[in-house]
Amino acid sequence: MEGQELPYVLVDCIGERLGVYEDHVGFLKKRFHLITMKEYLENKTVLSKKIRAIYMWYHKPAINEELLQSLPNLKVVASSGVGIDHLDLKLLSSYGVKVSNTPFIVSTDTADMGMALLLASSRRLVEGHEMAVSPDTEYFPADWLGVEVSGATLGIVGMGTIGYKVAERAKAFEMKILYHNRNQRKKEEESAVGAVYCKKIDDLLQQADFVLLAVNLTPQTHKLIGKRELELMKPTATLINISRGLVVDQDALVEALQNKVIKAAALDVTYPEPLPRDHPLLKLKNVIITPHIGSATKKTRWVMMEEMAESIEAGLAGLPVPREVLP
Ligand SMILES: O=C(O)[C@H](O)CO
Repeated sequence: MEGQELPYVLVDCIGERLGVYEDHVGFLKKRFHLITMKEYLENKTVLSKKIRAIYMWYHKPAINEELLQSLPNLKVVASSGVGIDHLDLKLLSSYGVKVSNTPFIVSTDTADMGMALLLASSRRLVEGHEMAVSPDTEYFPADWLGVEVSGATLGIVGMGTIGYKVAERAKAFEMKILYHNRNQRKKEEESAVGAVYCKKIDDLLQQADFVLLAVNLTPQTHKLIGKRELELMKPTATLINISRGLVVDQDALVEALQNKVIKAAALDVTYPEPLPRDHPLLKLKNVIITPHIGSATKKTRWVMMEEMAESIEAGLAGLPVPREVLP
């Protein structure tokens, strides 16, 4: 690369800062000439022809047709994470742009997050912490009953890589496992975690003490869990979402939680993200919300960054793009 100009890559910015982690910047700058969205907009005439890739960290910068039209030499979009619901793959392909993601590395951490939310909700971790640090609450042990995890039934909706990893973890917690998926898993995979297939989602919803969503967001899963589905759940059940906010009809969820149709919800994803400060979900005691941090550990995020850089370099060199997502 000595003496050669580094490829121009567009990244998002937050104010004057690059929209990526500080400790990723050095690695990326050795390989790419990073152009922030702000710099690009200020100097479009010169930069539009130079930019050859977009480093899309957590869905940003957003890509629309106007942006694609303005970047005639764009060849690759490297998107972080597994979900690609924020990308129009057909549109990108019609502009000759290849897309990659980082699906494998995020699954373990995201499954851990699912279990973390399940445990936090069932054992009232957030409420307990608030009480413990509050100077003027009196402690009555009898107030702090939670829901037992061991022996409870977990219903996993979406038994892909992440869903299956949740099942492996839940098995260690001695949970009974039901799952609903487009396709039934192989018998040996089912028996390894003791999971029972529910062809109909309704059967799972009616039996589970914890319903955990791990599906991709697609037109088929958009608002998959609405008023009807929430009403099928047990009044003692908890909904856990580690997939996408839009898999749940959020207004119906608010109503169900307010009216105790279900017991609680623990959500790593909402729509929008973050929720407006006056959103009714933020006022409910029986809800835990985290800011879409399923894969947010230092090691995983570093590997995601390396994989994205690798995909950009391969795509720009005309080589097969690792982890390419086809339209
Ligand atoms: O899909 C993922 O990996 C994360 O949820 C972020 O997009």
